[in-house]
Amino acid sequence: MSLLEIRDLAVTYHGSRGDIPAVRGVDLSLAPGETLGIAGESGCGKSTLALAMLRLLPAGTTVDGQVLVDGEDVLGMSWGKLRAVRWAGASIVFQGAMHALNPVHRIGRQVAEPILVHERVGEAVALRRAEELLTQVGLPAWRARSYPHELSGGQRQRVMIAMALACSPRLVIADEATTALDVMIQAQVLELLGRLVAERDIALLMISHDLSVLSAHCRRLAVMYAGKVVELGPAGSVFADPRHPYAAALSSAFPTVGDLASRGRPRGLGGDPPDPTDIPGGCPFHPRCPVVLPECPSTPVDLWPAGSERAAACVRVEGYPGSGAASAADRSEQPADRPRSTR
Ligand SMILES: Nc1ncnc2c1ncn2[C@@H]1O[C@H](COP(=O)(O)OP(=O)(O)OP(=O)(O)O)[C@@H](O)[C@H]1O
Repeated sequence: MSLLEIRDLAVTYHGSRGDIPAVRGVDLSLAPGETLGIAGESGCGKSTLALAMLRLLPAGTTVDGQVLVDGEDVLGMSWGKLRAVRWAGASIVFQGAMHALNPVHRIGRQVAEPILVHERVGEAVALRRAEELLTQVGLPAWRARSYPHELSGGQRQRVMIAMALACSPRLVIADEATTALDVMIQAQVLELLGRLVAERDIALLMISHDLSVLSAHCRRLAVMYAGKVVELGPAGSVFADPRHPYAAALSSAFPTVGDLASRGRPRGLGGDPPDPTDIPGGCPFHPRCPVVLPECPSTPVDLWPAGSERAAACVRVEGYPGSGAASAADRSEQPADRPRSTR
């Protein structure tokens, strides 16, 4: 059985601009110990998806679908049960640890807090466990007596990871967990997170706008656009040989050193993601798509099998239903500046 099963999840905020459909029917699953990356530009719904999974969205937000953790629907469960799931089942690491940590409490107490709340142990035991966790994330045990302002950004993010692991969850959600850190520290913290989840057989759902970071740390990748998953597959294949033109654009925006040597500077993607209150019909990516076909504005797109363990929501995927208007020649045509296949 999957550890996490998201079925047809849809989230609509109700703001001053009207209804904002931030997530529009997402299906994803994660096996125990598996790593899945979620990529996409700012505003495509990644954080909303993460918040919905643990019911952390603002009151009044409409959420439809199911989020099954170990077969139980988080969206329908009692608050008591939800509290247990939030730390022991699945925990979340956000970016911006300075704001998440309480400035007036010592680090040790904050890491011990979820242990005290969720497990029947005394304060001394919880504090000892907190010190152990700090050493596991590469901080000396004496840091338990420090306050958040005495730590660097990278150290604080390590504390957040220690907190997320405190109650031995089976799933960790890392939402842009290292984006605010400089590149060297980011690499260290990501490596640490990857090692800890692998050692403990924890499933990891990592959210980032950076496809190259995700492909280095995750086995599978989901690329989101305008509230939907538009490509899903093994990370290496999605990064190196994307099937959806949007995934291809993201991939070329985050080249590897080898890519730079062979292809020169990365090319950006023109235009902006659509306003969620006014999402284009057919494929929502069509106004920005470099390989758009005449049928794209009118053909609804959903994920369609696109190779081993792969799926993409594009009419160019072989056998895509309702895409008969495109000739075989159209389909094989690639723009000169796009080196990667979007078949
Ligand atoms: N509390 C909220 N109320 C109204 N609209 C919101 C709220 N939170 C997010 N949105 C809108 O929902 C859409 C998706 O936002 P979300 O933060 O999930 O995207 P994201 O991909 O995580 O982007 P980022 O990386 O910038 O956080 C955006 O259009 C955003 O403006």
